[in-house]
Amino acid sequence: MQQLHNAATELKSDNVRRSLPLPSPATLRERLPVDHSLAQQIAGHRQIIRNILNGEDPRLLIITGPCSLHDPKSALEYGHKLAELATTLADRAFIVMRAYVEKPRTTVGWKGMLYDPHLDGSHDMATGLTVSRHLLLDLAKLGLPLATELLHPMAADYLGDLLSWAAIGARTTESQVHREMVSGLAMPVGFKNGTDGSIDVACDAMGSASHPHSHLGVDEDGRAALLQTAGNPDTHLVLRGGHDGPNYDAASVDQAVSELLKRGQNPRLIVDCSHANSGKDPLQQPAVMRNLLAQRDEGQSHIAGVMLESHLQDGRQGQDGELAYGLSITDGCLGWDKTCALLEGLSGELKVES
Ligand SMILES: O=C[C@H](O)[C@H](O)COP(=O)(O)O
Ligand SMILES: C=C(OP(=O)(O)O)C(=O)O
Repeated sequence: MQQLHNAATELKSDNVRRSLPLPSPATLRERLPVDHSLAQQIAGHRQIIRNILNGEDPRLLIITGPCSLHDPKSALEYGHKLAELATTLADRAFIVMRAYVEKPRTTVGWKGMLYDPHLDGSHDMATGLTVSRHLLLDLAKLGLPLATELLHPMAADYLGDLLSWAAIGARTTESQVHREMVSGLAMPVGFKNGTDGSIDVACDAMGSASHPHSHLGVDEDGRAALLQTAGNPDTHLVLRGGHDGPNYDAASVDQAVSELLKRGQNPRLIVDCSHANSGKDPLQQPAVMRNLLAQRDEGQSHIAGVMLESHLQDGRQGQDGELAYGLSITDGCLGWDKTCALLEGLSGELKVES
């Protein structure tokens, strides 16, 4: 018996060096609650996004904001500006703020505010969870609908009630675990095409996530649980380009729409103006967005929304160690002045028939 116990202990001492307790999702939600009126606001925003994606609301969905949030002060400054712009454009566009606190990495790198809020590799996730939820709550209280990439399935347990839209990123769209998670989420979710540019994995993901699943997970109190989901009826495709180049052009959009129709899936999609669609040059995003609006103008009614990576300043942090205010720490962004000029400048093209 003792021998068996020793063997089990030896096997258990794998590569995990340390295990630290974290607050449960229920504890964090109780500490930083969504009150009734905010919950109603978020439910209303989710419904507007659904209506846009179903073609019942003709406005363009615009998801814009920093590649990643790393500093609550600059994120809130951006949020205040965006909330004002959103009101000005409300009759022609529905603006959602990118509020990304988790970052998928191609190999390794900073994984976002939730994982490493002090930006020093200390990975103080208890603080990361609190700071992230606090910031999302403050942004939502500005009246903004919020969007994020849900990278770790448990992040949805801590933050999901604050979100009006979520993405599954190019690196995780093929993952069964993410498809299962989406099938249990109550907000519209976009699956990005794979990093290789293939849309098949995203279409498969939409099909999978629309079905009920039974899977391993944790409950509100953080206990291991068998979760049974209902299936998410509000999934859609997000085109973000791939290794071979962009896929926002008219031919690629037509091809994606045909594939979705062939599969009997929602043909209305979102196009990311950044990532491989901008060749990772943030200043190319306005040209991509203009091209998409021209396609809409020429009758391509399936482009329901666009995504922009935008922060207070153009570009991204340099390597000298000094953090500049309002500048992205991950991918380069379009600065606020250019973002505002772009969206205000396009307001004519955004006009919807009443
Ligand atoms: O959106 C951000 C990045 O494109 C994504 O997190 C991958 O980043 P990396 O290739 O620098 O790791
Ligand atoms: C990582 C992102 O996108 P993608 O999954 O398209 O690379 C992102 O939008 O931050």
